[in-house]
Amino acid sequence: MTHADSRPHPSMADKSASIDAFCARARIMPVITIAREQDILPLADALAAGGLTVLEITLRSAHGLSAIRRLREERPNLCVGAGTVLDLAMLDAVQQAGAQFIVTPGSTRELLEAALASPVPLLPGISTASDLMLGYAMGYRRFKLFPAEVCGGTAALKAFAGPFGDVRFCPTGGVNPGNLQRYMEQPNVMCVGGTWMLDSQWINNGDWASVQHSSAAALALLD
Ligand SMILES: O=C(O)C(=O)C[C@H](O)[C@H](O)COP(=O)(O)O
Repeated sequence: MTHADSRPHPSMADKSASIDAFCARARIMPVITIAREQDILPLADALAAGGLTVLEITLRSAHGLSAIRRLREERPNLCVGAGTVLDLAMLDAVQQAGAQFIVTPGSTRELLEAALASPVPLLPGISTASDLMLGYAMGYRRFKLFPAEVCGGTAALKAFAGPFGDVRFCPTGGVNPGNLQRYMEQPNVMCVGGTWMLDSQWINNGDWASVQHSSAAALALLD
């Protein structure tokens, strides 16, 4: 699966619909950086047992690509996306690995254009109206707001709702159980991303029960 893929490419409307579907399923998207290969399956299983079944696996560690590949092969019921995709080589690599969606922390014309020609939906990161307008002009209507708390949080989301009424966001960066509900109450928020359920001590200790509990507790705040 590369951007030279010969299958018909979905339209931007189809890609937005597919992003809407995985965000609605997720509500909370764990942003996962795998430090040890042995953690991949038990960590994904703990998140899933806590109700989080849409995972963003970052390329911040050497295990990112193999984690995407492995989860696609061995956990077909999960929805597995790639994060921290910074350039075209990474975009290509995560598609080859089977990523079902792609998230970038920011927006470059090169990445936005390449993803237009790809069957895999891209959720580009933005932090300003100008970033957003770069993608908007190419047809993008779904964005990651990053780093959400730093670039204005819910006040920024309310402000963006005026000029960009048809845009929806996945705020990520500084989201936690204390502000989660406030974010999810915004009409232009589809889901949030975060790392608070991935405490490194729990993971290093193999304390999967705490990962599961933290995931389930966060989802319970939204019911
Ligand atoms: O590396 C990327 O591409 C990212 O997406 C960064 C993550 O979104 C943040 O690291 C989430 O950060 P916190 O939830 O504040 O811990």
